[in-house]
Amino acid sequence: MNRDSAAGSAPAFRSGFACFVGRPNAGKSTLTNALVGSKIAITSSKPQTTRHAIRGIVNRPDAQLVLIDTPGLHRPRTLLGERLNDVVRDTWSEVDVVGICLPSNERIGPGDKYLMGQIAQLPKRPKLIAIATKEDLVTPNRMIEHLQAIDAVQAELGIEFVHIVPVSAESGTNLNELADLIIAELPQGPAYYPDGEITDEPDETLIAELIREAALEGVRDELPHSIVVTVEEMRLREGRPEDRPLLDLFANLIVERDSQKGIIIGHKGSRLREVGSSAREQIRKLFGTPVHLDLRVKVVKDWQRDAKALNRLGF
Ligand SMILES: Nc1nc2c(ncn2[C@@H]2O[C@H](COP(=O)(O)OP(=O)(O)OP(=O)(O)O)[C@@H](O)[C@H]2O)c(=O)[nH]1
Repeated sequence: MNRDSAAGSAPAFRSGFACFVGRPNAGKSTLTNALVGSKIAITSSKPQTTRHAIRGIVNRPDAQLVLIDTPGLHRPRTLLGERLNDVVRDTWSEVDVVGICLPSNERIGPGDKYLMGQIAQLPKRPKLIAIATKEDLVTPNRMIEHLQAIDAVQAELGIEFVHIVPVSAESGTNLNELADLIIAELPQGPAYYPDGEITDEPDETLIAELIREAALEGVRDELPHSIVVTVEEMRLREGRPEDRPLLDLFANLIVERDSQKGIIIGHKGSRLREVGSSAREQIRKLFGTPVHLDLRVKVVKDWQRDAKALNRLGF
């Protein structure tokens, strides 16, 4: 449409930032991925998988929505825990919209209320949208009950939702509608990132997250929180034909104790091989290039409690 001849009627371009918050496992990362349409943030059935503020970008002809994926806020037990909570609060104060994820298959509990209470105390409060996640897991009756409980929580905690939306990242229910509602709350302004870009995370971070995700498959207890991955080097193999490139990757999988190293490596290295081949496949999908992955397991004693180690590992 010609903006000059139709003064006032052309839709203004909107752009801005949103993040999803919620207790661990509420479905934040899966929702971010589903909205962006590509695997950016890693997901897993283990709580507290996400450690970085990863951005995914939703591009529309009339809008750009930048999604920030934050770790789940929880009561800190380690120095890492405290730093993660700082990341979360910093993010809240920077975004235009916060989507509060409340899984439909679980009742609103003290953890959810703690989190919403924290949001209620922010000096500059973003627009809030309540998202009833995992809609596919519940009956319509249970959903109604859940939506009523969400509605009631507003008065109880002194917060106000501009919308309450049931969504399933799994089946796709209401995903576009949710994006529309978030975008409608964004200020007018030009795009922050070039069209076509879906994340501004460095490749190394995405790769490290994919390897960590592969390593998390099937591990239990405290081990998930003890794993961190660093990508030491990444380069295209020289001397390959142009139509058959190969990406050489050198990465470290870091754990906190020798006993954990044994678990990760497995009997005669069998687990580590599985982790490597599953990570290679995911990285190949993301970059479209076959990968040679050199993965070493290292022990950095109690890195979650060690300020120097945390700094070195980029937290
Ligand atoms: N059935 C169903 N499962 C879902 C849906 N969304 C997420 N899940 C599952 O719920 C689990 C947690 O999802 P995540 O997206 O990792 O949750 P998160 O809130 O980012 O978790 P943290 O990173 O620990 O804070 C995973 O096993 C997902 O597959 C959904 O819409 N439907």
